[in-house]
Amino acid sequence: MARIVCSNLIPSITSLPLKPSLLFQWPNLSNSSHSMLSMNRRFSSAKISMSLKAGIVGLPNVGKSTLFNAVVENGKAQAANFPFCTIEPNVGIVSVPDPRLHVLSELSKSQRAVPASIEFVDIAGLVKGANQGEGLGNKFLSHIREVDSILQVVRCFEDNDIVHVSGKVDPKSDIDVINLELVFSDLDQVEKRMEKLKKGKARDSQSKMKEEAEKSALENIQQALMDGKPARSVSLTDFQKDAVKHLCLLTMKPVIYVANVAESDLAEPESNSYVKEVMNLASELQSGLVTVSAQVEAELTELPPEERIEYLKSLGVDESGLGNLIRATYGLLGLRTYFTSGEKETKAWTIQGGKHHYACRNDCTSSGWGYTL
Ligand SMILES: Nc1ncnc2c1ncn2[C@@H]1O[C@H](COP(=O)(O)OP(=O)(O)OP(=O)(O)O)[C@@H](O)[C@H]1O
Ligand SMILES: [Mg+2]
Repeated sequence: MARIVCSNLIPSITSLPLKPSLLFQWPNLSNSSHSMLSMNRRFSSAKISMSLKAGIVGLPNVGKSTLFNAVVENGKAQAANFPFCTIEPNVGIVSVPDPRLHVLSELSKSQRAVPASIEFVDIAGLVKGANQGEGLGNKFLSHIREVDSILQVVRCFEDNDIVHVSGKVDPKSDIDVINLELVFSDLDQVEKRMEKLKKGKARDSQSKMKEEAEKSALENIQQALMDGKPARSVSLTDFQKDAVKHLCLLTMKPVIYVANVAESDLAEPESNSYVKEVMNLASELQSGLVTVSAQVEAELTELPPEERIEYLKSLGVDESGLGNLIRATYGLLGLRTYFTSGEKETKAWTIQGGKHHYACRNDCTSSGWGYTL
């Protein structure tokens, strides 16, 4: 018998044991096509999204590829001490750590446990003027357009041997450069779209309504961008959001700032003034912050598991920062996890959707119980 469990991953990581009051009977899917049909209808509003992407973005040579290699399974991006080392994006799969998967797997005596996964994309470094073609230019802004959320890596470590493209470590200036490039690129796109909309091609009343919603949203977004603010700072109705969605605006994407620190700052990152600066900016910009040392994480992947704990202890920390980074990214993407659990396997499914969505795939065709954690 398989079980289907739904949960919201981020707020409660270990909420087992299960709450019997929330148990409900799951319909028998294996023998009834009618059951399957009604299940599909019931679940149609939930988008099963196995390929949501988080883009690793930042100035050149700040540690993006080093982080990518540490975080993805078998990451082999070239990481080296020179700007523009990365040109083509590197894409890799990341498993989301979740202790509940293993608890469920043990309860069901499953043969295997399959975690949820997300995709990370390591994107070429951006420099001032990228929107005008500087550095690697516009093509690389378009790679950011394709991701669903942004991890902005900010250099917070001093090291005279590692080149900084602006000549000195300055997180505020680095963040401003990246954010302004994204703003300029969006502004360009919004203005082009507004020109097109002036022609008013909509024929029927529904398309006209959508066009009007898009126009009014774009006017507000344009104003915010001209003030140097991101598009996500504009308050829009759901209808307006939907109307501008096709533009994939860069500054509409949610952001987490990743403060990349020296190994000596891992134990107490808040005592590092660079990290404090990023922390303040992140909260001003209503974005998340995660502190990691990409260099340490890369070194950890080279060590046998038993030596990793010793190494972390020697740096004054208990665990690698990657778990936090992955969970924060998962939360940023607005993802939820549903579990199916049986003797064959316990599996964490990823879905994106609003409240109270339930997901099902053709392969969870066993009758059983479902419960919410
Ligand atoms: N926390 C850190 N402490 C010290 N050195 C680091 C740290 N993180 C990364 N580095 C070093 O910085 C250099 C640049 O790293 P990496 O190639 O990952 O940067 P990048 O952002 O991907 O650059 P590019 O934009 O050119 O592709 C490497 O030599 C790497 O070892
Ligand atoms: Mg790189």
